[in-house]
Amino acid sequence: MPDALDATPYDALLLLSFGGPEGPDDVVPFLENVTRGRGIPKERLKEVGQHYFLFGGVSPINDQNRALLDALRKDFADHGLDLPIHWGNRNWAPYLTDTLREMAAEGRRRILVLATSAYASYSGCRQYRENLADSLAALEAEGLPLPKVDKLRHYFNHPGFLEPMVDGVVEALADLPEEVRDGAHLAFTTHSIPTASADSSGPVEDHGDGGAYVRQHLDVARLIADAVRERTGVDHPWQLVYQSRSGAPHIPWLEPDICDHLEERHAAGVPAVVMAPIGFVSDHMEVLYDLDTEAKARAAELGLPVRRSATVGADPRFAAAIRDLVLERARTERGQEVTPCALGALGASRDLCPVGCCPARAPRPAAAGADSPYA
Ligand SMILES: CC1=C(CCC(=O)O)c2cc3nc(cc4[nH]c(cc5[nH]c(cc1n2)c(C)c5CCC(=O)O)c(CCC(=O)O)c4C)C(CCC(=O)O)=C3C
Ligand SMILES: [Fe+2]
Repeated sequence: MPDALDATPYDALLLLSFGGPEGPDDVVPFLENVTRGRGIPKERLKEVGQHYFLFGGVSPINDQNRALLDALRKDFADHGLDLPIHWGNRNWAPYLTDTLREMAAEGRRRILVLATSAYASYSGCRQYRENLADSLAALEAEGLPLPKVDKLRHYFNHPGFLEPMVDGVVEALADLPEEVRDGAHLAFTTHSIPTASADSSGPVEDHGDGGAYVRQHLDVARLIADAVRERTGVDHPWQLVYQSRSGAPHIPWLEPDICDHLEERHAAGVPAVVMAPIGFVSDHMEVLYDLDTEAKARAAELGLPVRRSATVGADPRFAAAIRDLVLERARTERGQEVTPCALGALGASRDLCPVGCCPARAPRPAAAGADSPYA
């Protein structure tokens, strides 16, 4: 295939992430950036600030992104894919607007965005697209030529995202004491979001049954559990549970919480639990604090052996999956045939979020979707 490594029409890839503080002085301004206009109770903010201070005010997410950039650049170079990769964040330096400004100044005209969020939801997809629109508006106000920005489809069911997590769960099980290993349950965890946001996640035809957010996670959980059974020969019961709830207590969010789940499993006589954070692409603060610190402390109080399985991070299989997705999208944009790679029952997500996908509470412009004002 002579054109196999042709990224035309794209001239750059943009790694778009959440961002996180890099020291104690960054924590409060970072939290202000994240929660501006989001109605998070003050108490919750103080509490979350403490999670960061416990780790020296440093979020693991930035080093994770640097490692992912290295892995992507190595993979692209090893495979002869000549596509520069830039990095910008929504909530901390390097800020998205600054990165896009640099890219525009360097003459990038067609930018493909890789978001470090694998699933549909307002927080995990549209909010990234809103921030892209905000940054494009800022460039427009500066009189700069606007690049065309597209976003890669959701990769939750790509084998390059799933396989490292299967390895992680198998390794976590192997690390449990032998006498409790075969009886261990799997707790797949993801970020809790308001149930109203979950219900309206994804394209309109995907609404119902918890919307795309829950269904995509359930598909990933089932795929991993099936693969783990094949690898270990043991059928480990599993459940999708939630973590990192914020927001006001009277607003319903997805449940059960991982800590309540551990208590409930323990009371039911389950001898051990592996917590698999499938909702996070790499080790974020939610993984280090909510699972490795808080949930593990709860399990220790209970006397319940638990392990936390690895996130995908900079696994070379994930980097290869991104190359595959970039080439797939480039072919589609050139009008060529593609066979999208996706495991599970849901099939490949769309390239373009349709109008009304993952609606916001208060509608705002969002780029890189069918309702983008920057087509
Ligand atoms: C679905 C989802 C993902 C996964 C998809 C994705 O990865 O994008 C995610 C990721 C992340 N969330 C992060 C941090 C925070 N999220 C907050 C608040 C919120 N998150 C929400 C949802 C999600 N969040 C929601 C519905 C809120 C309530 C406020 C609102 O409606 O907007 C708050 C405010 C304090 C609090 O309330 O907890 C913080 C500090 C970090 C950085 C971590 C690090 O530093 O390593 C990352 C990767
Ligand atoms: Fe969050």
